[in-house]
Amino acid sequence: METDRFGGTDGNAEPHEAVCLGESMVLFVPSGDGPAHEVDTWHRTIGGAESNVACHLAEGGMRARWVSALGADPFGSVVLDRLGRFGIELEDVRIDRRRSTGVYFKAPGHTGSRVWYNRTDSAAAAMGPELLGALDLERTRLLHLTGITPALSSSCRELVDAALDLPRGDMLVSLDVNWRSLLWSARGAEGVDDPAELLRAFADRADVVLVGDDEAAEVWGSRSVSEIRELLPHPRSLVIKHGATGATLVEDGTELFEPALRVDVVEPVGAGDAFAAGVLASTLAGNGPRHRLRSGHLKAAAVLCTTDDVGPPLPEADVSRMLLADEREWSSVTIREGRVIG
Ligand SMILES: Nc1ncnc2c1ncn2[C@@H]1O[C@H](COP(=O)(O)OP(=O)(O)O)[C@@H](O)[C@H]1O
Ligand SMILES: O=C(O)C(=O)C[C@H](O)[C@H](O)COP(=O)(O)O
Repeated sequence: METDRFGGTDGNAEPHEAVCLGESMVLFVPSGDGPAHEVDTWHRTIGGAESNVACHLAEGGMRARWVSALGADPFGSVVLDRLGRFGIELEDVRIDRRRSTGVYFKAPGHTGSRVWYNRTDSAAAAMGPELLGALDLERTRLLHLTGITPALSSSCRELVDAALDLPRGDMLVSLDVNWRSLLWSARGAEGVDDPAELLRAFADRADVVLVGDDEAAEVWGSRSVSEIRELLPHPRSLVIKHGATGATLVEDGTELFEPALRVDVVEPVGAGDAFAAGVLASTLAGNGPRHRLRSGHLKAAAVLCTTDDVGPPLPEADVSRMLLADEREWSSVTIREGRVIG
């Protein structure tokens, strides 16, 4: 197994503890076809970028903790129940009796989905730096944040700022840029003059940054790897996603591009979180750049086959085979209905 300067351990060591911090919501997906306003039956599941990452990490055998806030309402119970079934540690979730659990809806599309939120003034929007008080940093190897949290409220911006100031020790802080224009134009972001610069400055303080070249172009007007590197000079690792094409890992002044898998896409939302979880788990396990990117692509491919934000992973034997596959085999298979074909 390749090892790297993150000082990871081999697969037999104690699982690492990851802390994922951010809002999770109840998610409704139409059960039938047709425009969302005409659908009477909805499938209820949950979603939220950071808890999606926690689900994937826990499913892969890591100890994962989710830190957030929920309303004292049935939807809060749904979120707790679902995350609990993944084995995620939930002791640091605050139950807020004055506020509600956020809700989001998505109307699936193969190339893109429409999403709507009902989360203004949610329990999670009231989170602040006080949530960090309970964290046991000694046990934490990874703190995962996203650019969604600072869009929720001024107290959430303080929370992310404080999280990026925590003493790191051996802990890595990762940040997925996750630009959400809907949120940055909503009430929670009032008072922020330049969301793009705020997000850039937050990202630049993380150790590992994940960003799509499409979102970098939208937020910062920079799409190429070299432009993004210039914008974010400080993180140890930059993971730049090129959608269906592949992803580039920039680290130690070197770049590695790894193509994505060919996938029969059902619905794309959640693929970015799955990709992040694959990359981060592989990073903590001490693997080299190709393994990390492939782990991300494999996790993302499985989620692309479902309408849920988190779906079942690809069969373990297929994942092990594809991690070691040569370039020809890697580019010849298709991922369809959660299986590796070819
Ligand atoms: N059409 C696709 N075909 C194959 N893989 C894809 C496709 N779209 C996305 N992916 C995979 O999902 C990952 C995340 O994609 P991205 O578009 O950045 O997601 P998000 O916008 O949800 O953050 C990519 O790095 C890649 O591994
Ligand atoms: O938008 C939000 O605030 C959410 O957290 C809902 C979703 O669960 C994630 O957005 C999915 O993120 P991707 O994996 O990047 O598609």
